[in-house]
Amino acid sequence: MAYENITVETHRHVGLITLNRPKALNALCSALIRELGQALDAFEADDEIGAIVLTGSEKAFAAGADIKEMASKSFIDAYLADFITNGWERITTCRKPVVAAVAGFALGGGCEVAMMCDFILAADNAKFGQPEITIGTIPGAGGTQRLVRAVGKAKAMEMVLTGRMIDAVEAERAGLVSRVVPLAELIDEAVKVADKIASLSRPVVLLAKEAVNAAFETPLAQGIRFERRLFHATFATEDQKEGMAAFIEKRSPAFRNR
Ligand SMILES: CC(C)(O)CC(=O)SCCNC(=O)CCNC(=O)[C@H](O)C(C)(C)COP(=O)(O)OP(=O)(O)OC[C@H]1O[C@@H](n2cnc3c(N)ncnc32)[C@H](O)[C@@H]1OP(=O)(O)O
Repeated sequence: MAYENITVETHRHVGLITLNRPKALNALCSALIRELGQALDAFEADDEIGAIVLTGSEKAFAAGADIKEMASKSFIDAYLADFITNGWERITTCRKPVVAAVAGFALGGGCEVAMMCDFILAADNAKFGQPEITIGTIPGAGGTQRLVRAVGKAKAMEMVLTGRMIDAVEAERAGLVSRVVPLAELIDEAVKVADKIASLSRPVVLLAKEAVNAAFETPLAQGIRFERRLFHATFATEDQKEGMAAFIEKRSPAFRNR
C-alpha cells in the first residue's frame, strides 16, 4: 500500500513503521492516523510479523496532534466525531507487541501515542511533554491517565499543569521509558529488541502482553487470578513443552507458535 505520511518496512519478523511528516515535526493529522491504523492492520494480519516498532525522525517522534487541523474545530465537531478516540487508539488494540522508539520531541499526542505502545525505548535526545495547557486545551488521547500510571501523580500533574518537558534521563528515572540509548543506535536497538520478542512463542508472547496490561485495569487479586489462568493456559501450548524440553536438553528452543 502507498502511504503519504508514514513509511513501512519489514526487518525479518519485525514491522517498522516510521512517521514521516518532517516539515510538521510529524504532527499527527487525521490522514497520518488513518495510515498508521492501516499499517498496524496489515502487520497484525501478517503471520511473518511477530512484533512492531513505531518511530519518527531524529528531531521528532511526533510534536502532537496537528494544531493547524484542529484549531478551528467546534465542540460539536469534536464531540460528534469523537475526536481523538476515533482511530488513535488502534495501537492499544494491537495484539502483537508494539515498541515505541522515540527520538526528539514526543509532545502532546506524540507522548500519548508513545505511551499507547507496550514500552518506550528513548534516544538520548528524546523530550517528552504534555504541553496542551499552553495552547488552551488538555491532553485528549490518554495523557492524563497513562502518564499518571507511568510516572506517578506528582510528576504527571506538574507536566500537565505547566507543560514542562522532561528529557530522556528524567523519563527513564521516572519509569516512562524502559531504556535510553544513543541516538545513532535507537532504530537498530529497537528492531533488535522487537526481533527478540518475535523469535519467541507468538501465543505465549500475546498471553504475557495480556497479563501485564491487565495490571492497569484490574484490582490486584483479580489481576493475580487472571495471570494464574493465563499461566495455566501456557501449559496447553506445544511451545511450553518445547521451551522447557530445550532448557533441560541444553539446546535452543524451536518454537512453532502452537
Ligand atoms: C492529542 C491531544 C488531544 O492531546 C492534543 C495535542 O497533541 S495538542 C499539540 C501539542 N503539541 C504542542 O503543543 C507542540 C507544538 N510544537 C512546538 O511547540 C514546537 O514546534 C516544538 C517545540 C516541538 C519545536 O519547535 P521548533 O524546533 O522551533 O520548530 P517549529 O518551527 O515550531 O516547528 C516546525 C514546523 O512544524 C510545525 N509544527 C510543530 N508542531 C506542530 C503541531 N503540533 N501541529 C501542527 N504543526 C506543527 C510548525 O508549525 C512548523 O511548521 P511551519 O509553521 O513553519 O510551516
